[in-house]
Amino acid sequence: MSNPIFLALDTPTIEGARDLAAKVKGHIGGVKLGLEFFCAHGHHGVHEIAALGLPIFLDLKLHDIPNTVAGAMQAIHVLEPAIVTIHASGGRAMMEDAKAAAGENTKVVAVSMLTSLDEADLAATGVSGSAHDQVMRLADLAQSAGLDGIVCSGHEVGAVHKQWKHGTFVVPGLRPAGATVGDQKRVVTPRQARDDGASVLVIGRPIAKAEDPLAAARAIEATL
Ligand SMILES: O=C(O)c1cc(=O)[nH]c(=O)n1[C@@H]1O[C@H](COP(=O)(O)O)[C@@H](O)[C@H]1O
Repeated sequence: MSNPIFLALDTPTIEGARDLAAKVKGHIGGVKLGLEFFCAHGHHGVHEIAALGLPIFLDLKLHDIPNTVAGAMQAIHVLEPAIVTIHASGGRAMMEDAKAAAGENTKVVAVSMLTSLDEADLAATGVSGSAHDQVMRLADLAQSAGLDGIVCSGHEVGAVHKQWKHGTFVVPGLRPAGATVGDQKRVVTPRQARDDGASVLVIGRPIAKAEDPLAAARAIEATL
């Protein structure tokens, strides 16, 4: 089985991203480049990191009108990322058009409810009900729009997996037991997420900010 860990390279420098990825390369299955890195370095930065030979997850969390999102997908087509994120709350038409514009080998996955939010945050945005119901509703919409999978927390992945058998289930908000939680609110351990059906484990600070990132990556891998 391939390694499900995608290391989040949340840094504004190419050197920082490359050094970290190179250090832990043998213990991860891919790297995730997000808004911080992409806003700083764009296509050039992606090419630099892709040279390490690891699959690239381009986490752009696109959310706009369908025409604009489809145009953005076309603009990143040439980078051939393994995975790209869009927001499920952008609606069905946006997701359909994003998927149609994506490359054949790119999985388009929908972010449901960010792992940094809890139910009080959800209520503050005008959405009543539980995190579970909100994730299930958006997973249903993403699946019917023809997407490849969904991003959700480890609290919901088991239920989503039951409803959507062959999707790609991306789970961030992961913390090894006892690790600093920071801004995340819906958190589980990497092992728990894996046991509940996650196919991609997104891990950033527990490796990147560890005193010894290589030892941290090894230790997390050993729990899976
Ligand atoms: O799409 C994501 O990857 C994502 C979705 C989500 O709901 N929560 C979330 O934390 N993420 C990303 O996952 C990573 C988590 O980083 P750490 O909390 O440092 O492990 C960050 O790069 C976030 O941008």
